[in-house]
Amino acid sequence: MAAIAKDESDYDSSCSSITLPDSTRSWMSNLSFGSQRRRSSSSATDGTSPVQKPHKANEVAWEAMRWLRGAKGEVGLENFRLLRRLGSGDIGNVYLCQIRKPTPTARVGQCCYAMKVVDREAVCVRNKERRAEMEKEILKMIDHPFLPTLYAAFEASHYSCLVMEFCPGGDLYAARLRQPAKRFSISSAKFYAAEIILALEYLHMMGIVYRDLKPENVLVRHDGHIMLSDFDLCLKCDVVPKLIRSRTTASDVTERYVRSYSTSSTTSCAAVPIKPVLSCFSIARRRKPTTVTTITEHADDDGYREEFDTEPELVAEPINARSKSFVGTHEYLAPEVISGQGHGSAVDWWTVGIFLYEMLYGKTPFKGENNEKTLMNILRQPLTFPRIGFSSSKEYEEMVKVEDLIKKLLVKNPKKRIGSLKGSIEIKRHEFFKGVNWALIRSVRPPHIPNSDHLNPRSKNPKLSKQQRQQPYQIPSDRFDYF
Ligand SMILES: Nc1ncnc2c1ncn2[C@@H]1O[C@H](COP(=O)(O)OP(=O)(O)OP(=O)(O)O)[C@@H](O)[C@H]1O
Repeated sequence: MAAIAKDESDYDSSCSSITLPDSTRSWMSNLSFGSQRRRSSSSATDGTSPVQKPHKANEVAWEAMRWLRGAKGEVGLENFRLLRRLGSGDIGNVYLCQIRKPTPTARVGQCCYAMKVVDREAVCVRNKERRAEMEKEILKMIDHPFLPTLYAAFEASHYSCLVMEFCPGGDLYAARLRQPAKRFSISSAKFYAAEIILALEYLHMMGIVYRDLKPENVLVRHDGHIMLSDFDLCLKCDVVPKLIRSRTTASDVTERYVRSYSTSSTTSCAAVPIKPVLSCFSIARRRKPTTVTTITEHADDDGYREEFDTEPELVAEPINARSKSFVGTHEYLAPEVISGQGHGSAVDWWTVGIFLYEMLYGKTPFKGENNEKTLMNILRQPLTFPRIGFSSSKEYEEMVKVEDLIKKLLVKNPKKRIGSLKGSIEIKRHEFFKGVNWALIRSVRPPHIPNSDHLNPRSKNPKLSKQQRQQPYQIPSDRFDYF
C-alpha cells in the first residue's frame, strides 16, 4: 500500500508529480563502496548521544557508536560496510550495515544497523525536503522501546544518512501473509496492537501525530517486539497537558478496582501476574465517599448505575491538534483526513482500528475497486465484519470484545471516537485489553521471534553487486504520489 501526501498546512511544500532525478547520475557511485571509498564530509550527530537515549545506553550498539566517536572523532559513511539493501522507500534506500573492521571487540564488529540513505538532490527536485527533515527531526527526539533508535546522522556528498536500529523480522504485512489463512490469531493481534498503542501514546505525548500506521510500517525486532518505522508523514504540534475531571459510573469503578487487584491474567500479553498499570499518566483513583454524587443513569444488570466524581486525569496528548494535510495510505485514511475538515491525534486511533481489522480478517474494512471507491466507502459505508469460525467459546468471547473495540475505533466522527477525549488511556481500558500488563509488555514473550539468519549470504536480499552499486537511484514502481 503506497502512502500519499498532499500538504496544505503543516508542510510548506506541495507534492506534485514524480520528477526523476537526473537518471544519468549514478546514485550509488558516489557512495564509494569498498576500497575506493572517499572520505565523506560528516556532520555532528547532534541529538543522538546515549545521554539522550537512556533506554539503549548500555547496549552493544551504543557501545560501538561510542567507540567509533572516540576512535575516529566523528561518525561518517566511511566507517560502515553496507552489506545489502533492505528496501526502498519514497525518499531513499535502506541498507543493512556493520561498522568497518578493525573493531575493538568481535561483539562490536557483529553489530548490525539499518542505514537510510536519502539523496538530498532527488528529494529537493521532488519537493520532499520537508518530509525528509521531519523524519530526521523526529528520530532525533524519540527514545522508546517500540520506536527506532537513531545511532548517528551524517551527510556524505549529497546523501543524508541515518543509522538506525536494524529489525531482522521484516514487517507485519509480510508476517500476516505467512499466517494460516493470512490472518493473525486474536492473541497475536492483541500483542501487536498493544505495543503499537504504547508507541503511539508516547509519540502523542511528544506532540507527534504519526498518521501512517499500516502493517508495512510495523517492523519486527530481533526479539520479536515491534518497532514503528517511517516518520516522514508525521505531524508535529505543541502539547498542552490538560486536567480532565470526568464522571464515571459505579460499574466502571468496581470493574477497575477488580482489574487492579486481579492476578489471573490469561492472555499472552499478560504473562506476568502483577497489578496492571493502566497508564503512566493516570493519577491513582480511589473512591472518595465525600464526593460521591448519586445519579441514576440507566438500568444495567443490577438495575441501576451510579455516577461518581473521580480524581482529575492528566491528558498529555494532542487531542485538539489540527492539520488539513491529505496524508496517509488510502485504505487507512480516516474520514476527517479525506474530508479535509482538519485532523488531530484521533486519526491514529482510527488507523489502529483498521490495523486490528486487517490483522484479524486479512483485509481492510473499506477497500473498494479503486482508490476513489475506497475513499467513498470510508466516508459512507457502515462497518461490517466477515463471518469466521471459532475453535472455542473463549475465542468467540475475545472476538466479541475486539469487534467492540474496532467499532469504537472506527467511529467516523472523530469527536466520538474512542481516544478522542482522554487519549490512549480510553483504549487501554477497553475490555479487550483486560489483563494486559502495559508496563511490562516489553518483557513478555512475543508471538514470533525471528531467526537470525540476516547475515547469511543466502538470505532474502542478496549482497549488493558492483553493478547494483553503480545503478542510478530508482523510484520504486509501486510507489506513487496521489497528487
Ligand atoms: N530499521 C530497519 N530495519 C530493517 N528494515 C528496514 C528498516 N527500516 C526500513 N527497512 C526496510 O526498508 C524499506 C524502506 O523503508 P523506508 O522507511 O525508507 O520506506 P517506506 O517504509 O517504504 O516508506 P516511505 O516510502 O513512506 O518513506 C522498508 O519497507 C523496510 O522493509
